[in-house]
Formats: sequence, C-alpha cells, structure tokens
Amino acid sequence: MTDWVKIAADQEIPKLKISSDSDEPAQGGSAAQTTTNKDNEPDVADPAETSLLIKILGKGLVNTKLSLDVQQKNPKSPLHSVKTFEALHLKPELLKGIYAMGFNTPSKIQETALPTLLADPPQNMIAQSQSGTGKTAAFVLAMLSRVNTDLDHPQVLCLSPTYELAIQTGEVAARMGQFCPEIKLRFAVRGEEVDRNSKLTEHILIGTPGKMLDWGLKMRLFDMKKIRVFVLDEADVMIATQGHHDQCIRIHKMLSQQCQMLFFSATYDKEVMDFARLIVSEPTIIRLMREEESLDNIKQYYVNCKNEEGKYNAIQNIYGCISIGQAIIFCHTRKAAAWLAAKMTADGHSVAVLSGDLTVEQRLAVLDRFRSGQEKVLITTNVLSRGIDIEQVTIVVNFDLPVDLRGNADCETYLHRIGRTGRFGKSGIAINLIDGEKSMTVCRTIEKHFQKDILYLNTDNADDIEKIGT
Ligand SMILES: Nc1ncnc2c1ncn2[C@@H]1O[C@H](COP(=O)(O)OP(=O)(O)OP(=O)(O)O)[C@@H](O)[C@H]1O
Repeated sequence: MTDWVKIAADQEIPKLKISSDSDEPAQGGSAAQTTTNKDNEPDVADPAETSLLIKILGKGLVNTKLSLDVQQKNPKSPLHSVKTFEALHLKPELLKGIYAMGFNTPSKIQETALPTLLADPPQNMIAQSQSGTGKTAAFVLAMLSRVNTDLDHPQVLCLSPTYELAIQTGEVAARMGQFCPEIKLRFAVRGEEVDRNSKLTEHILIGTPGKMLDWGLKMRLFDMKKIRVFVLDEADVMIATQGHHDQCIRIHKMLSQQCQMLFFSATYDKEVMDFARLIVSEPTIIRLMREEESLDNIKQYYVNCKNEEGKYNAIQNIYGCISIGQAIIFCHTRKAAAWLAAKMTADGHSVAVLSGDLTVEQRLAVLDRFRSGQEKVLITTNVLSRGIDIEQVTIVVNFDLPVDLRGNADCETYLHRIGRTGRFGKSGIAINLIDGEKSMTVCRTIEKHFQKDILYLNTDNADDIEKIGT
C-alpha cells in the first residue's frame, strides 16, 4: 500500500482540470470545455468542481454544534454512538493509521455513523453532513475494515463524480491504511491501463462510474457480485448528473443483495433523497444539517444607478469604504466580471477575478491570494456563491442582483452570497446596485421574501457613504 500512498501524493490535484472525457459528464462550467459562448450567459458553478475546491480549501475538521437527525429504517440495526476510536474495536493497524493522521476523537458524524458502518450484519446508510465534517474519513474507515485480505479480488467499490475527487478519496484511504500493507487499492479512473486478460486482484477500487462499468461489465475484470461494500460519494452530484445517474444505476443493479450500500453527500435535494431511499434498502439515515446562512445583522442597501457606467461610478465612490476590509463583488456573467475588473484595474485598484473560465488550479490560486489579503476586492460570478466561505469578507456588492433563468429574483442565491453563518461571525454589509425598473422589482422581491429592510443609499453623498461603515 505504501507505493499507492506515493501515487496519490504525486498527483498534483489542483493542476488537473475537470476531465472532458466521456466518463465525466460536463455540467456547464469547466474551463476546458467552455471557452466559447459562455461569456454572456449566466455563469454557473459546476457542483463537482465546487466540491473539489471546498475539499482542497478545507482546513481541517469543521466542528459543529448542530444536532444530528437519525432515522432508523431497519429496527434490527444497532444504534449507539462512540466517543473514542478504541470503542470501535478496529484492527490495531487501522487504529494506528487513524492516530497517525492526527485524529484523536471521532467527529460528530463519525460518533454516530461509525458503529452502524462497521456493524455486523452490515447496515445500509444514507448520510448527509456539510463539507469538512468527517464523512470521507468515516466511509474510508468502513471500506478498509471490511476488506478480507485472504481473498484477492475487489470487495469494495467507491464511486466519485470526477477523477480529482476519486484521487482525493484514494489519498485518505492510503493514509489511513498506511499500516495495512496487505490491503491493495486501485484507481478506476481515466488513464489507468489494465491487462484485459487478467482479473483484478486489488481489494478496493476507487473511481469514476464510467471506468468502473468498463472494468466490471464490459471487460469483466472483476465480479460485481463479490462486492461487499458500495460507496457513492458526492451522492447528490452523482444522482443529479444524467450520465452518472444512469451508470450508477447500472452498477448498483449488478451488486448482490448482501452488499452494504453507503451514500454520502453534503446536500440532498428532495428528489435526490427520494431516489436514494428508493434504491438503498432499509437505510439508516443520518443528517447533520448545514449551518444555515442568515441575514441577521447584515445591513442591506440599494443604490440607484442609471446603467453599467453608473454602477461603476457607485463602486468608485464606495471603493475607499469597501476596501477597508475585504469585499466580494458579484456579477451575472463572465463578461461583466471581466469588464468590471479591467476598468477597476485601469483605475489603479488591485482586484482579483474568479469566474467559470478558470481551471480549478487557477481558482485556487485566486482564492489563496484573496484569502491572504493580497487583493482587497474579489470580482466574481455565481461560481463562488455556494459553499466557499471566506471569513474576512464583510462587504458584498451585488453588481447584478441574482436572478433565475426567467429573470426572477433568486432569493436562495442572494442568501448564499451575502448571508453569514454563525461560525464566521454575523456582521456584514450588502450593497445592491440597481439600474432600472426590472432590477428594482427583483430587489423589492428579495426584501419582501426575507422581510428585512433594504435601505436607500446615495453614493454621491459623502455622509451617506460614511453611514456604511458605522
Ligand atoms: N476525527 C477526526 N479528527 C480530526 N480531524 C478529522 C477527523 N475526521 C476527519 N478529519 C479531518 O477533517 C477534514 C475533513 O474531513 P473529511 O474530508 O472526512 O470531511 P468530509 O465531510 O468528507 O468533507 P468533504 O465533503 O469536503 O469531503 C480532513 O482534513 C480530515 O483529515
């Protein structure tokens, strides 16, 4: 297994673009695929790319005070929680691996999920908890502990939506299993060559659905019926993405009734959860709700502007104020973001830009610079509105208010853009730039929706601007 640690460590994950090969259906955001015609369209986030960014940006375990919601569908399955890893009675080598990773006690989700994940007979699980709360570590531990090294065939399948996410999971497995050299893992991802004439002997396969289908069904390199644990990571992305959805179902159909099904995800839409319930029999469902953003203690303003130039002037007028701390300016399209950035730069302001035309690597570089304060202002699109918290940002400017495809107010995105979670402190300022009746209607709809006043701000008036900071 040690070689495998090296393979995983050698992958320069941020350098890799989300693949454009057929195994990984595009969702409308990756740089490699979308250089044309995207500039004028609403810029949207690719969920798999966002997951990867959050994962790489994540700095250790997110502790949460939120409570768990557990539903037990199988009355026979045990439900208790553990406060220590010792209480799980793991193989000593695995325990050593956990401690070597610096884990002292189980995280909140691990306390409750691990006894069920490791129980005999195996129990199915659908788990939801926010990014960084310890899901990957939990299912990887289950994967490693279920392997029978006396047998030399695949026993565990773990599916991820993209190459990069699969590599991330593999890296965790390699680290956690570093004292179990007899456990063999293999990536089932693009670029991995196999000998068509011999069967796979590795115990754990981690990869993308297309490649897994190729190996399991087309080439018959392993027997799907002998799989004991099936993990669907990022289940929301998997289930909601057409191509992956179909491939996952095909794989799922070939597994035996006894195979333990584990679905993990940071979010589940209602449809995704309904679907998961349909195909996972008698699951234990564990949900640790996301810490919701709130508009409490956010001062919200609107500024009347004539047109784009007018919006730009408003930003000029408030620049001194917004660059005291750090600010994010949201635009609707890549083109608007690029236009604004060029104009501000020409006027001598130091700004960063992050939109969907950047690779994951480039986005990470921009975010790193911004987080370290090298730029005070970040101009972006909806690519950034979800899941990526930047603690020190206190001012958000909506250069364009968020709207859906029909041009109606998108209140959820508004909340994601300007809302704060308890974790990151509550105070903040939101400034909405309005140009015309349509955007005023959107602004009023948002105000009504949240029942929180959005106050008039005259950016030509110095006294008014001073008001923002107080
Ligand atoms: N029990 C623990 N004690 C300390 N650190 C932990 C523990 N479990 C996980 N971690 C660390 O916390 C971070 C987040 O864990 P993990 O990646 O498992 O979370 P996740 O919920 O899967 O997040 P994501 O949805 O982004 O993949 C990682 O750096 C991991 O090494």
